[in-house]
Amino acid sequence: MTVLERLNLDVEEGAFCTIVGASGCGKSTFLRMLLSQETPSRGRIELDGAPLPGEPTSDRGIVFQKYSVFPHLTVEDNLILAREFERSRLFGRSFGSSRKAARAEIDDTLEKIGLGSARLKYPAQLSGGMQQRLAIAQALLKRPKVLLLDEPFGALDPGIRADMHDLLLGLWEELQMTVFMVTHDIREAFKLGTRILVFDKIRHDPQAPDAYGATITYDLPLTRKDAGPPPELAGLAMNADTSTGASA
Ligand SMILES: Nc1ncnc2c1ncn2[C@@H]1O[C@H](COP(=O)(O)OP(=O)(O)OP(=O)(O)O)[C@@H](O)[C@H]1O
Repeated sequence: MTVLERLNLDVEEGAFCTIVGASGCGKSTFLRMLLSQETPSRGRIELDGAPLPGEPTSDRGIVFQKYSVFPHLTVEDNLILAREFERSRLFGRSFGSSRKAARAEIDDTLEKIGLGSARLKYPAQLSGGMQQRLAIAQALLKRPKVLLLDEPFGALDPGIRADMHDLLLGLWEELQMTVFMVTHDIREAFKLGTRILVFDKIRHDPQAPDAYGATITYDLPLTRKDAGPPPELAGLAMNADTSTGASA
């Protein structure tokens, strides 16, 4: 089965790419390829001019719509564990190596993410927005150059979403990450992105529905923050909204 085909793009460091497209057209697969959880059957992906490592590494962090944190650990302990796990993966054994350094880094991350007052709470005591903050904090502890977000705010109320947008844009500016974010919300895509990638399947063979994959049909720079889609993409906005309904 071909999920994606003929992708050819060059993303500048520090870009905020938003990704939209119909349900099932391969957006999550694209993120998984950027994370090295999936390997393209043809072609190559490079990061800073070198082939992408064959497995997920700390230069890339990911946040999903629903993130499974350890329910029996507090916010703080979830972060300590995530950090220790990351360090031990990178440097071999380092558990307990520098409690002080760990504490300072976690304090800093909790502060950045606005979870300082919830550090001793358990995930079940957190709102959806706070749980996603925790998920983002865990991804940030890797100090990723590339942050991958798969519908991270899809389950949140609109008011909370707006707060999360401010938080994310602040982190993106401060940490100078390159971001790829899948969303079903076209307004969110235009508000947050510096570039929008639209995935669509344009080649169809009725005899062999799986023969062709989706590709990037629009790849547009975005300059007007908070502006809606331009008139030529009004139809696209409708399609994207439709797909939201279909997948809900
Ligand atoms: N592990 C898997 N094994 C087999 N097929 C898969 C697997 N994961 C995804 N697919 C298929 O690959 C295609 C693309 O899936 P993907 O999840 O990337 O789409 P998507 O655009 O992210 O969808 P959505 O917007 O609904 O999340 C789908 O047809 C899906 O059925």
